[in-house]
Amino acid sequence: MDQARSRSSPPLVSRTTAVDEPGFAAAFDALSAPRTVWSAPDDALVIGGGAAATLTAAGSDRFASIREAATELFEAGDVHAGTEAARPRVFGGFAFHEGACDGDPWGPFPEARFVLPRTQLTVADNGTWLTVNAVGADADAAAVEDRLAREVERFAALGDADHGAVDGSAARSPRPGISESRRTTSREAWRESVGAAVDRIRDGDLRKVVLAQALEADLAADFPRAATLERLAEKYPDCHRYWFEPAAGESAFFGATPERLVSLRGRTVETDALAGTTGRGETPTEDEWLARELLDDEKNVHEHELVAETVRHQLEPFAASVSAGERRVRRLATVQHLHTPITAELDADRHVLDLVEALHPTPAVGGLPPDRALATIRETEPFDRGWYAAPVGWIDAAGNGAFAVAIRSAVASRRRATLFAGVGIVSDSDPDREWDEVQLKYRPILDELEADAGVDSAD
Ligand SMILES: C=C(O[C@H]1C=CC=C(C(=O)O)[C@@H]1O)C(=O)O
Repeated sequence: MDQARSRSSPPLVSRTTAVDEPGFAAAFDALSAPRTVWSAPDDALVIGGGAAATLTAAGSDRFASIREAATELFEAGDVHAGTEAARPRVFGGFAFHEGACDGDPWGPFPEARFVLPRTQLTVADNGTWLTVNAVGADADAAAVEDRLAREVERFAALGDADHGAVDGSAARSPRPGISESRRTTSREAWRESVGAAVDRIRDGDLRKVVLAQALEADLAADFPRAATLERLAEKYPDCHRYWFEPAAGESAFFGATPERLVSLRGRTVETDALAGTTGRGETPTEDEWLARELLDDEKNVHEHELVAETVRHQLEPFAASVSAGERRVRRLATVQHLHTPITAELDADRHVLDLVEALHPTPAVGGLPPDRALATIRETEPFDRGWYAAPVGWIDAAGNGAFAVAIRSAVASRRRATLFAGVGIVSDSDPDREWDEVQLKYRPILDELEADAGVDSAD
């Protein structure tokens, strides 16, 4: 088992200053690899470039190892941040399970990897901030301040957001188009796997399992990284959007997920149960009809309640109180989901990774009982999940953080993308309907790859 390690060692120096907001694409392109993008509906947009420190880990203790490495990294900091969101945070993610990164396209991805960006742009409610971080031998306050001054000049030369692409006003790279695509799972194999899972559920051996597929697409043109992220931001403003580049090579893991795993600020925990799916209607009336049908559908409500119940139950050992809101429908651009917001107050100070480890994988992406569901996933799926459906997010010096479940995601390199999508299987799941639901869940990413997905109205 690997131990987490920081490639450089503390102390950490961090300097931040307010800047004008540059266009998203210009800022993204101006930053060097490995790049990080993190954006949550209730949080700042962060675009990071380079790595002042990299924490990696593998194996079953990867959560604890990253927690220790982050604590060590943040132990001694000389930090001047203009705003909370620009304080040093490490951004990254975990593999779904041990060994999940063994095969393609996960080669460059460790089982856990977090980066403290060397240069970071933070677009917060109270302004836009440029931060320069340094750790170890580079961590000299005067040198960091000099570098910040140079970065401020470099970013000022990029132009501001009003003349950039962040508001969709600049010319953008078109969608690349797909020249060829391959499924990991044939319809026949899918029917068999779902049928076998349903049999096991009816026999009482399992209660629920989430089975996924992957779709590999060869791109007809270079993958337009910044333009894809901008379009996802416009179409999925209420989702967590993320982009992680491993240190070497040109691949990135990215997506726009509606599912928060957990956020912790102080002792306040927020999480979501999200499971149970239907499509979007052609008209507002049809949308409403589908939403009502979803709320009343026994199979979907059961699938959802297993998640809500488990999340509440998993939080209880940590919490002084746990409360769940009303079950409702969450409407996204391509699908509608059953959603229950859940909040808790902790009984003691905790690190966000304690909660991440306790909650992952929720039955929205794993199943019940967890061990049997995980074994079924490993035996059934003919591909490696890697970081798909696993926790991605950030951690700060206080042990606060926010993590999302990395669904509606893909790994993309210059000319290839591998997409992932899964569905919850319960006792009355129908393989063909579940197949259709997988195709629907590919849409957020597929729409950005297919050349004929519609004219980019922003151009
Ligand atoms: C596993 C995925 O979705 C989960 C989240 C929301 C709804 C789900 C469902 O209805 O099956 C899944 O549990 C995915 O999008 O790959």
